[in-house]
Amino acid sequence: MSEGATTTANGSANKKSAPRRATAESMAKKQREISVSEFFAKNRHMLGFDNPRKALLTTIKEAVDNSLDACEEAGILPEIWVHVEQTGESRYKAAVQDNGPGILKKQIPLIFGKLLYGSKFHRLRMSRGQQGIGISAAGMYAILTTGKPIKIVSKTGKTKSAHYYELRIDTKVNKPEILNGKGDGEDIPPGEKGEKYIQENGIEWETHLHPESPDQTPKPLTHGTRVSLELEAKYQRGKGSVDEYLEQTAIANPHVTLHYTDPSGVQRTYRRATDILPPEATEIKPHPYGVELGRLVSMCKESNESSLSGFLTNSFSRVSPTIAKQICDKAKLSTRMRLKRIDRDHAEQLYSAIQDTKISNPTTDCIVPIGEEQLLKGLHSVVPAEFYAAATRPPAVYRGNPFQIEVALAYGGNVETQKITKDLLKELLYETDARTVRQFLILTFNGLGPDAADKILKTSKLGTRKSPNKMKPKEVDILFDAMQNVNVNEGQSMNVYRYANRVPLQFQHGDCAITKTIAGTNWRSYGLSQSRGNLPSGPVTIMVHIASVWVPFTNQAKEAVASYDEIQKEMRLALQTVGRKLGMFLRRRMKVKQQADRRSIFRRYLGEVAQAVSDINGVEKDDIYEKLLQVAKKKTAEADMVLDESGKAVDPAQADYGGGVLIVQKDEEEMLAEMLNRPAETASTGSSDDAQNELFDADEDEGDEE
Ligand SMILES: Nc1ncnc2c1ncn2[C@@H]1O[C@H](COP(=O)(O)OP(=O)(O)OP(=O)(O)O)[C@@H](O)[C@H]1O
Repeated sequence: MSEGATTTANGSANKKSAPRRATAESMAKKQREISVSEFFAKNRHMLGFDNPRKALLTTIKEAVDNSLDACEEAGILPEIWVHVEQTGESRYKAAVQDNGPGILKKQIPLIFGKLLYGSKFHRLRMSRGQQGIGISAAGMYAILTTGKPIKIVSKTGKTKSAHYYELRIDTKVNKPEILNGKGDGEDIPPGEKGEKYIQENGIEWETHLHPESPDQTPKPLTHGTRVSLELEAKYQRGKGSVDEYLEQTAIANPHVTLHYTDPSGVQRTYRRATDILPPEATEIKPHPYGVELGRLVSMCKESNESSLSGFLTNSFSRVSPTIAKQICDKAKLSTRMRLKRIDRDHAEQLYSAIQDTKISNPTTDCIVPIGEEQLLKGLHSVVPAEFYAAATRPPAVYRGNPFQIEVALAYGGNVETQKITKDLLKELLYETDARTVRQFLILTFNGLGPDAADKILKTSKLGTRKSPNKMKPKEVDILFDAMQNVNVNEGQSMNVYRYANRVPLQFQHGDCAITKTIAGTNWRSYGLSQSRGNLPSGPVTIMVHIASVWVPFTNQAKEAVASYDEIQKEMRLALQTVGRKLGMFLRRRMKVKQQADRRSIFRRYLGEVAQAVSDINGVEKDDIYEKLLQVAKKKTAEADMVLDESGKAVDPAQADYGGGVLIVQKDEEEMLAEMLNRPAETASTGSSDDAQNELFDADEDEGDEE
């Protein structure tokens, strides 16, 4: 028994009160304010810096998102340069430059050297950034891991000086520390003098815009911002990589020209597919239904309005003087009550009165969707496939916030494993962290599920435990051959691209409302095979976009969308719309295949039948053959069905998809050969028998909400 304990009659131990180790006074000495940057430096995973690979991606993402937001807000067609360069074994330099409006000199240190400083948090306007934390958090991570400052160059006009800053964030006080120009940054004069200064001081700055046509001389860049950071990082291609993020950004932002230089020095340019900027997103006031009690109290305190009625009508959307009166009546407060006198109890009365008053939904013209046409263009430019469908839902509202859902789908085409070269495969095997080849295949190639990986491994006979980094050249050859030749359509799981306000989301897919809604949709009625609650299988890529003035992310790293019922319902309806179109396409293809089968059987025997008939009645064999052929063609007319560019059957007798569809016509022979050689093609239209039966028997709209 330990010292200081006594035993009672019933044997239970009774501890003597232990000497107090700390007192309120001694604890008070340790209690102090925690700076927001200290907090996030310790909890960097909350901001997307949980490992070196993700840190590189998050840094680039924050900078590119800011560039796109700034350009669009200023009405400038964005051109962006991204440069990733290895500077040490686990160190990389990441630089992002844009042709945006630039940033005022006095604002630069605050934007890049102070957490929670930005222009977007306090307004309800659709933008990529929301919280005012992104780029300064990247700067803080850079300084914590390499000690190197964040470097910024920004220029606001042709005749204006550019400003060059080297900054670090002082985490103790969450304030910027300027390291160059004796604590005041450096000014770079416009014109030749400035160019010379940039060269002499080794400052990195793209000087010209990309020429729009090959013969045009490039225009000088007169405004923009470049941010450059050196951080502990890991560069790796495949799922969740910088490369993937940039490619997906190009899909959802067809108005952007993006130049990307990767660490091996390879340069890629995604040229803009349209010169039209998305319409300007308008700012709205909060809707009363979306404001919680605490927020209502602080809004009352912050408002400059004198009367309660003035506060309600001017601070919220959709509150007219009549609605304000109704709210006040229900709250038993006077419309003329001075706002300063509103206390917590009054606020509570107001809050419940708001919930009891019928207020129309907020205006939804503040949402700028990508649009079906651009979605189809974007997806087509990056995902080669045979069939594309897109659907943009009308705007809806969650918690008083307007939002809009869009979905695009691509079906068919080669799978990723068949698109890569042997050299790239070697590089990917060398770069990967995966412990086994099986893991490597699943982690690296989008949409390649465990079944497909097993199929490849079975064919290659490489064994499931092989380490990817230790493969011999001969084994790489075998793996490459298997990847090219194995039909993985069946084992492929749907490839999902998630977007929020045009930004690709690459992590936490399991927690995201988008993934959950796709998995909860019945894809079997649209011809895909799917086990309950999982993503469907097949060569399908799906893209889901939520546009909103405030996207409800599950965390500050903005990686997954929270599951609000209203949002999931809209997603389901959009998925069902493209699903129905896919079902129609697959059914038509199936018909074409069946008719092509029948025709080939007819053809096989027509010659012999024509000969036999000619022998009996003496009519010319060729004439009989031609006639029989015409009859066969008539009976199997579906096999000749041709679809126009928008996917409509050229034959008006065929049903219409109803728009939002793009079909890439395959060479007829190629299509027939593929269909005849690959009976498993029905697998891509639903590999299991169940799915197949459902496709043809069930009412396709069964279970649809609309
Ligand atoms: N390239 C740029 N050009 C012009 N302004 C910029 C640029 N980068 C950042 N800004 C300004 O700096 C502010 C802060 O950027 P930051 O990335 O820290 O947060 P945010 O984009 O507002 O929100 P989030 O934390 O969600 O990314 C932005 O709100 C914007 O006003």
